Amino acid sequence: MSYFKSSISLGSIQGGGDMTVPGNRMPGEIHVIVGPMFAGKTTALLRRIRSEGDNGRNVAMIKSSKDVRYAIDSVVSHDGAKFPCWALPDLSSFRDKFGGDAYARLDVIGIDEAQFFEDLYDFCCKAAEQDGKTVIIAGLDGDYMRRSFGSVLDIIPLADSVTKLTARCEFCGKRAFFTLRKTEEIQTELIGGADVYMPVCRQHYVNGQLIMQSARAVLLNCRVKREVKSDDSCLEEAAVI
Ligand SMILES: Nc1ncnc2c1ncn2[C@@H]1O[C@H](COP(=O)(O)OP(=O)(O)O)[C@@H](O)[C@H]1O
Ligand SMILES: Cc1cn([C@H]2C[C@H](O)[C@@H](COP(=O)(O)O)O2)c(=O)[nH]c1=O
Repeated sequence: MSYFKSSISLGSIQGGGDMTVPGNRMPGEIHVIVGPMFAGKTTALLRRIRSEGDNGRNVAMIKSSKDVRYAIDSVVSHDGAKFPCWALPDLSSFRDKFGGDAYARLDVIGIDEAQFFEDLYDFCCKAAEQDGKTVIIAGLDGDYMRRSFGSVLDIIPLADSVTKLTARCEFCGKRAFFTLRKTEEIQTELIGGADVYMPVCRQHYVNGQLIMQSARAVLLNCRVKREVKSDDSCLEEAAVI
């Protein structure tokens, strides 16, 4: 049998050593808020960020620059509640844009639409564990097909707390866990609100998906037929010339 010889003394792990993060800050925290669209994720994030600010902590809010539905430089809930934010294509650019000194003084970072940030995991690790920040993240856990969306689920193992919110099913009023897409588009990322999506319970997700998938198949078939037809007419035209 072999033993792994560690050079780290147990004292430093059990509390005898300096347990602060580099730069002598206490380690931060990571809190995650997930759920379908219209569940109140942004509302909950705004409430938590405002309350941190009211308690005298320095706060900053970030959202994805992909989603500028209601405003360019504010996080806005579906009810219209607002908070100024940095709209960024990625999280790694935040520190430079915010400024090194201002970043050092920052206590709490809110991130909305977290599903759109590819570098979510690395940013949260560094912000909480090296820089001592409290990071509060709101995002979709699943897309309209109920597939894991972006890196939101990857940060669950890093989190201090995870809150899964629910909306109300638009068909029956029961708790809604899922987001149904009402249009024919099939790409994962499609910015939109109530014009494109609705919150639904399990039963109405299953029924709704069946209907939407048949509708998408019919539309695709029509499009293919139309394209073949226009190709034919092009060929006919070419033959005439
Ligand atoms: N089907 C719906 N269409 C439009 N607005 C809705 C719908 N269901 C709920 N809402 C409103 O949206 C609010 C939640 O907004 P928000 O916090 O932005 O949610 P999320 O960030 O989870 O999408 C609810 O309090 C409610 O007033
Ligand atoms: C389900 C689903 C959603 N999106 C987009 C639509 C919205 O722009 C955001 C979610 O906003 P909310 O604050 O949670 O209401 O994400 C998408 O691109 N793809 C999807 O499958």
